[in-house]
Amino acid sequence: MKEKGLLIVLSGPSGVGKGTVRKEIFSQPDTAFEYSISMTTRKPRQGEVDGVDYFFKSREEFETLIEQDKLLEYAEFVGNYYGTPVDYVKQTLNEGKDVFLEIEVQGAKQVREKFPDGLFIFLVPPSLSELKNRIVTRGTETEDSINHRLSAAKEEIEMMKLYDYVVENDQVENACERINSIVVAEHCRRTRVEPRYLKMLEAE
Ligand SMILES: Nc1ncnc2c1ncn2[C@@H]1O[C@H](COP(=O)(O)OP(=O)(O)OP(=O)(O)O)[C@@H](O)[C@H]1O
Ligand SMILES: Nc1nc2c(ncn2[C@@H]2O[C@H](COP(=O)(O)O)[C@@H](O)[C@H]2O)c(=O)[nH]1
Repeated sequence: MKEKGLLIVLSGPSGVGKGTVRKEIFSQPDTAFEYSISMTTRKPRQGEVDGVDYFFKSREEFETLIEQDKLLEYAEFVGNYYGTPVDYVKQTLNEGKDVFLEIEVQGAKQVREKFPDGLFIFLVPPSLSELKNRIVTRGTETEDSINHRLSAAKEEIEMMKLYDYVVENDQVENACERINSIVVAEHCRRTRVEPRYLKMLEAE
């Protein structure tokens, strides 16, 4: 029977750089993870494409997905719903492929309950002032949304102790390298001792 893939969850406060790091990881030709595209009721930002960045849904459509149990997890964040499609994740893991989720902390907590063996990575900023600087410089949020996201950030950062690894996003390339190394190490750690390895010893 095929080994199941690893569920990799990247979380952290808004503006820390989760999306930037994730896009950099997925732009590398040797990346072997599958990205799970989330559902959201947030309006698309300039340049965002339905089915690429998110599946954009109305609140009514999203609530139907909740009722039909189609989401592995979901959360309301700064006035919008965000959620992970369960069928895609389960099917892809069953095919033996690693699945990468980039989600906020409430959702990550729900995933931990359902997939305790997942790999949970928390991205931290070098400082709170740098976090604010990143959200403001991104230029996508209203003042109200910036304030909401920053006040949520302090509680979110408190939750880093629930994660398997904490990675600082000082520079995007460093953060990506750290995440890739963690995944490789976790794969090695989780590898079963297969009978063929023991046979190799017998033969010598
Ligand atoms: N290491 C870094 N150094 C400097 N700027 C960065 C770094 N990583 C990301 N940024 C910038 O910070 C801003 C926020 O990044 P990004 O949108 O990826 O954050 P996020 O965690 O995905 O945010 P959200 O949770 O709100 O979606 C962007 O303008 C991005 O270019
Ligand atoms: N719980 C979930 N959180 C998600 C999901 N997809 C994205 N997110 C997180 O929401 C916030 C806000 O995102 P933004 O695109 O509006 O800036 C951010 O922390 C994302 O990581 C999801 O499926 N579930």
